[in-house]
This record gives sequence, C-alpha cells and structure tokens, in this order.
Amino acid sequence: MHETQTNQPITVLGAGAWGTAVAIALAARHEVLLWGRNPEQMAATEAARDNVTYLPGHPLPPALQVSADFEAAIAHVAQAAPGTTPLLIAACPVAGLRPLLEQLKGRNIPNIVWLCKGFEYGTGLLPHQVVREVLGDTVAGAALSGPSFAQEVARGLPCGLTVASNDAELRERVVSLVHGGSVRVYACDDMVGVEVGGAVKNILAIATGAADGLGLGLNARAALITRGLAEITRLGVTLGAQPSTFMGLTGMGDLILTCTGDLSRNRRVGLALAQGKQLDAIVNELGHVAEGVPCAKAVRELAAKLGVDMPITNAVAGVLFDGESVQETVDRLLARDPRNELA
Ligand SMILES: NC(=O)C1=CN([C@@H]2O[C@H](COP(=O)(O)OP(=O)(O)OC[C@H]3O[C@@H](n4cnc5c(N)ncnc54)[C@H](O)[C@@H]3O)[C@@H](O)[C@H]2O)C=CC1
Ligand SMILES: O=C(CO)COP(=O)(O)O
Repeated sequence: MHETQTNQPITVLGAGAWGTAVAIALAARHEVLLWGRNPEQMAATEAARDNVTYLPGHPLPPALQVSADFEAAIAHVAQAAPGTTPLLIAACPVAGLRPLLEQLKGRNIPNIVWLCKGFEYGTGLLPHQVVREVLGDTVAGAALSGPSFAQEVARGLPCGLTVASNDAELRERVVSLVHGGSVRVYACDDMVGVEVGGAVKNILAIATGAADGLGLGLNARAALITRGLAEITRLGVTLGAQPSTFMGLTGMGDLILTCTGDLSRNRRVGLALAQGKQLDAIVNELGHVAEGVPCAKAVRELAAKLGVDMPITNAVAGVLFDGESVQETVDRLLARDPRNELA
C-alpha cells in the first residue's frame, strides 16, 4: 500500500496559472506557501484570496500562504522542522527558470522540482540541463509533467502526472507528497523523454489550433497529432530518450490534451493565427505564456543541428517567425513526397 504523506512543507515559486493550481491542490494536504515575484499582484491575490491575474475564479484554500517575500519562501522549506520532507517547486516558464535558479544558488534548498515545458531559447537546453548547469549535481532535481490544465486541477478534477528524476529518493518523495486526492502521480527515470514530450507538444498544439481554425476537419487533426508524435519521438530518441516514454502521459497524453482542448493557450495561438492575427497581438491578448512560441524557434534550430526531420515544427516556426501564411504552409506540408510511416 502506497504511503501518502500529509502536512509537509512545500514552497511553490511562481504564481502564474499553473503554480497557483498546484498550490491549491497541494494545500488540501500540506503546508504550502505560494511565492510570486510581483508584490502588487501577490497583495491583490491575498486580498481577494483568488489569483485574479492568472487564475481567476478559483478561491485559495484558507491554509494556503501567499507571499512575495523570497527569503520567507525559501526558509519555509530550507529551515523545515527535522523529520519533515520538504519540497521546493519551480513553477515559472522556461525563460524564467535560469534567473530563478540563479537566485537559489548557494542556498540550502532541499531539492528542486520544475513544472515548465520547453527548451531554453538560445542554448537549446532542456530544463534538467539548465538546472544542472546552474545548480550543479548536488541538488536533487525532478520534472513533474503530464496532461493537466490548471483550471481543472484547481477545481479538484482528476488528472495523471509523471515525475521524472534520476534520483530515486526524490521520485519517491514527489509521489508520496503529490499523489493523492484526485491527482495520480506515476514515476519514471527518463527525464529527456518526459521533457521532450512536454516541450514539443506545445508546438504541435499551435499547429492543430491553426488547422482547426482553418476548418481543415477532424481527419487533418488526427493526422497532425499522430505525425506530431512521430516528430516528438524522432527528436527525443536522438537526444537519448526511450521511445516508450512518448506513449505515456507526458508524450501522447499531453499531446492529445493540448492539441484538442480549448483551454490550451498554445492551441489558442494557432486558432488566432488562422484568423490572420499577428503574433505580437495574440501573445499580448493571451496574457499568459505560450511556450510553443519560443520553443518552435529553439526546436527548429536544434533539429537542424542534429539533422532530425521535423516538418510540422518547421512549418509552425515559419508561420510564427518568417511571415509565412498558414494556408500556404498547409499546402506545402500536403505536397511533400510520400514516405514510409515508420521511417
Ligand atoms: N497552465 C497550465 O495549465 C500548465 C502550465 N504548465 C507549464 O508551467 C509553466 C508556467 O505556466 P503558467 O503558470 O501557466 O504561466 P502563466 O503565464 O500563467 O504565468 C507565468 C508566471 O511565471 C512568472 N514568472 C515568469 N518569469 C519568472 C521568473 N524569472 N521568476 C519567477 N516567476 C516568473 C510570471 O510572473 C507569472 O506569474 C509553463 O512552462 C507551462 O508550460 C504545465 C502544466 C500545465
Ligand atoms: O501544458 C499544459 C497542459 O498539460 C498547458 O498547455 P498550454 O500551455 O497550451 O495551456
């Protein structure tokens, strides 16, 4: 029988939609502190007991502490009582991960679990590689990923996540702290596979949103998702992932969710592109990160360097950054030579 722990100290760094939802879910069982970097926003969140900026309409449980005080947020887990099993969660976008980790350098943090999905633009690194570069090998790290819209998790609806880490003890700790209630957590040691799946599905959600926006139909959607999975797998295996990881929650699971669910910000970017809207305006209007945008650029560069064929990713990047039209891009994709499906 699995041992679920309760009342453990957990700090969530980053008070966007996902950090807030995770904090709400965990606060039912643990002593959770949610930290955000913007003091005005955190004051407004505390006053309304609702993250009115990033996750409105989901009241914070009374036990959830909210703070913009970084020192207090770190002390919550770094100076936890003996015998407790603290957890530190980074819930910022990929672009914010390195700056956040820089702030953690040299501090006595117990571990670090990150929720972001993407490749770092500029370096082409996955989050676990960024963590290793900044914090070194001495801090145990884990990626927590899988199909999980913030709004549904905040409402307490069921979801399945996967924790990936090379550190067996941290994997077990994350399962014992996060698994429970309506959240199921599976463990795995394929960090590359888990992170590649979570990153590239965002690009494919933009593609599927664009196809749906053009009214290309359900057959086209299914083909895009399936060929997208082939693309994810090709890149992931080249980077050292296990192919079977892409059949799991963080591969196929998150791909299906994000490509088909209108709660996806990335899918909404695609829908808006199909209406002829400009990227800057779309991103402004969204008010949230759409990781597929920077990720498309990063993955296009990485795939070219590695010689991995990623036609859908290249098509998305062409529309986003080279001013190519969505319709012409679709025509070009359809006109490609036939190929062996499993090649
Ligand atoms: N929203 C969702 O349903 C899910 C999101 N994710 C991933 O979680 C990550 C965060 O997403 P959301 O919270 O939804 O984004 P969001 O756009 O709702 O909020 C982003 C938050 O990160 C903060 N931030 C940005 N840079 C930061 C930094 N350097 N230090 C601290 N905070 C920083 C912003 O102030 C903001 O509070 C993304 O990588 C996303 O792909 C993963 C699963 C579900
Ligand atoms: O990662 C997510 C769900 O698992 C959230 O997707 P979006 O960032 O596209 O909203």
